Amino acid sequence: MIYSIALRNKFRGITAREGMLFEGPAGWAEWSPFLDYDDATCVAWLRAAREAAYDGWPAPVRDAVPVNCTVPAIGPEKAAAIVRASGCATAKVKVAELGQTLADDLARVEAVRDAIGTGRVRIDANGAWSVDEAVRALKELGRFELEYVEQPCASVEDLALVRRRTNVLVAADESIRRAEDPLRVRDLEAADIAVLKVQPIGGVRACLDIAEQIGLPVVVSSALETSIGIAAGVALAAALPELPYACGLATVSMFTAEVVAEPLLPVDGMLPVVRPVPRDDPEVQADQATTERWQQRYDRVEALLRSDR
Ligand SMILES: O=C(O)CCC(=O)c1ccccc1C(=O)O
Ligand SMILES: [Mg+2]
Repeated sequence: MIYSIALRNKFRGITAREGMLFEGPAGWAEWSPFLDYDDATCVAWLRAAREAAYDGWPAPVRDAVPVNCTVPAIGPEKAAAIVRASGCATAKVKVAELGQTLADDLARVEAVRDAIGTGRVRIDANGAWSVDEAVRALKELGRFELEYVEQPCASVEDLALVRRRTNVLVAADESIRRAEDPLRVRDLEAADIAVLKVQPIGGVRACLDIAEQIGLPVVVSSALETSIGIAAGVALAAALPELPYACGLATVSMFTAEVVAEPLLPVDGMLPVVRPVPRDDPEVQADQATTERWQQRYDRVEALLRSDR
């Protein structure tokens, strides 16, 4: 099944999400690489989906995982409302959005800090700052007691530089999931925390391998998936030997429609370890042209995956 669902707020330039859901002997799988990704990039995402459908996941060591609510680069009032509605004790705030200023970030993070009270606030710059901009922004934003900053700069070298010039802990996201060699983060001592995403890294087992080798605490995060894809992230979070931080897996509420009967939404800041199943709902089904486009994309990427092995 190919789905197409609008998002409640624009998120990193995206207003709707599309993807493929399919069932194998081990259960339902989601394959939803972003539309601007080339076929080669989509191979890891397909490995993750095939693991979900054909292999299943390693046994969980916990039956629920703590999650953060995710606050897009919106105004302070809406940001505070998202935090209050979520029931989560940790909030992740997007900062450094194109076209916005540090004053916008300060207002949003301040509103989130007020709304969450004694909870934790982390920020994600998606690599948008230079080293100097990051150091300056963290000096100002640091007054809101940040748990960590995710990907303040684009390159792993710059992450390492920022990490040496700020007291705020640094988490690596794109420097792991888009890197030729994710372990350079470890070798350059570029981060304190590793953000792992199941689809871009190529599956739950691939993430567990990186977690073991990278030697950093792990935050499992979503790639903006339906509950079917989020379940893979929950499976990873549930299988990790240690889980000291809340995970970025509470993103189903950003969608305007659901593909499953019981969506993976947090209750008291926790997601249960479950395997959801899609329900029949023509409302989320993509139109004929979109469906054909995804089927062709799947065939091309599947051929690449086979030639890779
Ligand atoms: O981590 C979260 O709270 C939500 C997931 C998220 O931010 C995200 C979702 C899709 C693509 C990129 C990112 C990101 O972490 O940068
Ligand atoms: Mg990120």
